[in-house]
Amino acid sequence: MNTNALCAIAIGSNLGDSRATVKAALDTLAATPDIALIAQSSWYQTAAVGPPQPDFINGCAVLRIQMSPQLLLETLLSIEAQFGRVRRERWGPRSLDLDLLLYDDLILDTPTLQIPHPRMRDRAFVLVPLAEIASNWIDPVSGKAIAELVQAVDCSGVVRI
Ligand SMILES: Nc1ncnc2c1ncn2[C@@H]1O[C@H](COP(=O)(O)OP(=O)(O)OP(=O)(O)O)[C@@H](O)[C@H]1O
Ligand SMILES: Nc1nc2c(c(=O)[nH]1)N=C(CO)CN2
Repeated sequence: MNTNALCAIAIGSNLGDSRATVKAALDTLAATPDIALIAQSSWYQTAAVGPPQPDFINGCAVLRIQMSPQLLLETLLSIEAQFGRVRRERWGPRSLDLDLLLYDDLILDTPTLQIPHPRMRDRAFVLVPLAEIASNWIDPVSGKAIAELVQAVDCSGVVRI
């Protein structure tokens, strides 16, 4: 197991005080043992993808971590729970969503964890902030850099705040 990995995560919220929540969640992550914050994107207001619901606040971060992908996922889920995440409908509103996007150049496909995140290539709300901080990172599934992937999506609903 690589115990010194670079990973990228996505942060989102559209319930409650979303701006405060995403910032506090990132502070919490950065203060976690075995996690170092390497880069963070700007925050964006983004039109919701999926069922009609309020706009999201989204951003991305690059972390250097000394933990397995599974342990990182557990850490992300526990921070979501800390910030009041209650799982209801799929793709519905949420106080905090933390997704693991990339972990070095690892490809992983298990029932509970898929890396790269399988829907990240379609999501302007992920690719726009990610391109700010990781434009040269190659998605190991498509073989394309984030800078190239972001050019293929409609970014009109993604506004920097
Ligand atoms: N790369 C990943 N990052 C985060 N969760 C993942 C990942 N791959 C698989 N999962 C699984 O997805 C489960 C459900 O995630 P979640 O409820 O956040 O989905 P969602 O946000 O509604 O939809 P989406 O996955 O499209 O963002 C998690 O409990 C986790 O086991
Ligand atoms: N704009 C936007 N839309 C979404 C988001 C999100 O973070 N931002 N997350 C979803 C489920 O993960 C579904 N739809």
